[in-house]
Amino acid sequence: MYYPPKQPVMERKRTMAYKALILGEDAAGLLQPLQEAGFAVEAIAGVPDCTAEMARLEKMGPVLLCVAARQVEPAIVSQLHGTLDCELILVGDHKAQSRFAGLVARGIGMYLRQPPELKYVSELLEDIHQDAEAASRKGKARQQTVAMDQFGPLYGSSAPMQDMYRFLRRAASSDAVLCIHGESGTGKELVAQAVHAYSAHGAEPFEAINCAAIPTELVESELFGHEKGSFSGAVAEHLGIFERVGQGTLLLDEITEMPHGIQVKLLRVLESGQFRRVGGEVDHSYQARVIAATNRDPHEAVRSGLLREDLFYRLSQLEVRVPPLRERGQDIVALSRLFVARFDEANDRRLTLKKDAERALLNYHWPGNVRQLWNVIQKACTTARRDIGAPDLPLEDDSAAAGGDSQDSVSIPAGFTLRQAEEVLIKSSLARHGGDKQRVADDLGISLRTLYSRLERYSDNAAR
Ligand SMILES: Nc1ncnc2c1ncn2[C@@H]1O[C@H](COP(=O)(O)OP(=O)(O)OP(=O)(O)O)[C@@H](O)[C@H]1O
Repeated sequence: MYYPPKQPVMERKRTMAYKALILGEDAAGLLQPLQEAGFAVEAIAGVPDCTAEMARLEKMGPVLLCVAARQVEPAIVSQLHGTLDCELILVGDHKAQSRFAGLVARGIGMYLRQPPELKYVSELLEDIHQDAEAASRKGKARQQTVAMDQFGPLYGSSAPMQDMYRFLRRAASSDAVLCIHGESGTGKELVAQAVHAYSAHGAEPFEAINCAAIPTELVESELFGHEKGSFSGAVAEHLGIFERVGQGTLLLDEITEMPHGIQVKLLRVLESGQFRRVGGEVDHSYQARVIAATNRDPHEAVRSGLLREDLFYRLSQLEVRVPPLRERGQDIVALSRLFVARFDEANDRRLTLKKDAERALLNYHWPGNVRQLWNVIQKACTTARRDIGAPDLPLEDDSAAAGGDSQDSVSIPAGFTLRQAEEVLIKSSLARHGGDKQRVADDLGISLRTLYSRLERYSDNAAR
């Protein structure tokens, strides 16, 4: 008996129906959930004569096989499973279960006790349906569905982003030193990459150095290199980033965290166009374009004595503030869709954001900016089974990040791994301290270096 699929109850639109085969009366209870999940169902009441039916069944192509365990022999199920391209669900009581326990223990099919819990069955069928759709799409390229302005690696169409693109285009054509500032995770490194890409240095290397992540005693050598034997541990000659990058672009990230002694040396290098390796006696000219970045307000950093005023003036011949995500309006939604599309492409899924999710994303204040948005979307994509709704989004309580009473508490959802919990902890601490990494490191009892290596891992994951 053939039953066409009923109108699916899910919001997801079906483009084609997948087939399901019910064998035996005890499994007839699955008919309705199967139809509602979009399967075209064929039900065979009696035990099929496999040898006679097999050729026809094989022609059905991929099929979900639902078997009444009490009415069908394990040998027949085994033969059907071995021959058909199928997913297997067995339904029955505990007596029948013992006959199939060995088969199921080997990972063949799934056993649902009778009567199966319909809510669970519907969800399971939906998952199976989605997997089948994904399998049928395999190899077909996912359409890029996100329409957004793009400048180099930067995406966004909001007015503040478009203003920034215009400025960056001009900055790219000049060789003046550019100082980029903005909150953590706003995309400062991408801004530097964009300027590099549009500049005359674009065909040369781009290298970034994080001044806060290098032990003080090594900063100078990392920047300018060292001669063999210039200090204990200098067992070989080492090229610094100024030399390695050649005619490319050099990003000095977290410039305000650079030790003062090195700030003096850097100023001299920028003014003279020449540097000297540690332990060296020869001056080398450099041709790289220099860009500096910080997630502090550089004017404030000068006032508080973190950044030398003379160096700041040299570094900020051009200055750009990267807008925080909360100032970018609809870009939040468009970026979210872009990130969902990237996740889909990497994982061969097809998720969409529901309207309530988009509203929640728009209303959130994004203390961790685009990096946080990526993490939120990535987690939601990983855990959502169908489309992503507001409850799927791991957004921290508004009051927590906005400075309410609950600021001191962080909620870690059940099921999070230790790594994910660590990430939540670090990010909430960053939000609490307005991106001040030293305070975060102090707060969490870890070194700045460890903090940076964690943040780097999160941003690597984001870029993947
Ligand atoms: N406009 C954008 N379009 C697409 N992706 C973006 C955009 N801005 C940032 N990202 C992504 O967000 C993440 C953080 O960006 P990035 O590392 O450039 O931020 P940052 O401001 O330099 O962070 P930090 O202050 O911690 O150094 C990266 O994965 C980056 O690819």
